[in-house]
Amino acid sequence: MDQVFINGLSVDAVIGVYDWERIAPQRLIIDLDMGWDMARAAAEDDITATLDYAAISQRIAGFAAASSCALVETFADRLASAIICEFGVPWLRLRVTKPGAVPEALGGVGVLIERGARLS
Ligand SMILES: Nc1nc2c(c(=O)[nH]1)N=C([C@H](O)[C@@H](O)CO)CN2
Repeated sequence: MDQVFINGLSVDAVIGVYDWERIAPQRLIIDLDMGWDMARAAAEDDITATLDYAAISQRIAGFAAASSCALVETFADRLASAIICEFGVPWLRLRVTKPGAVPEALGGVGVLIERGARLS
């Protein structure tokens, strides 16, 4: 299956289970792989026949700015649902990294989810 991806998208969101985390937004890093049959877009050289990674990146930033989840699990699940519904994505893999949460974890901590069905 072809994929359109967004890697290392930095967004800000109010997120966290502790009181001090409810005060100010924190940085999240989004990695997103989206299944898509890009045959028609490639043949017709047509942006409207594919997933516009710029438009989806904007939507993710807007989603983050408006969100206030406690858990990264909740953030990831709701964001995945929004992308699937609004952009018609059949399958996606979404990693949400919270870079500052565990300072000793130099690569960050977070969640990785898959939603939808992979096309063959
Ligand atoms: N599986 C999770 N574990 C933790 C989360 C989370 O969202 N999912 N959140 C926290 C705190 O908010 C943490 O990020 C503060 O440093 C702890 N564990």
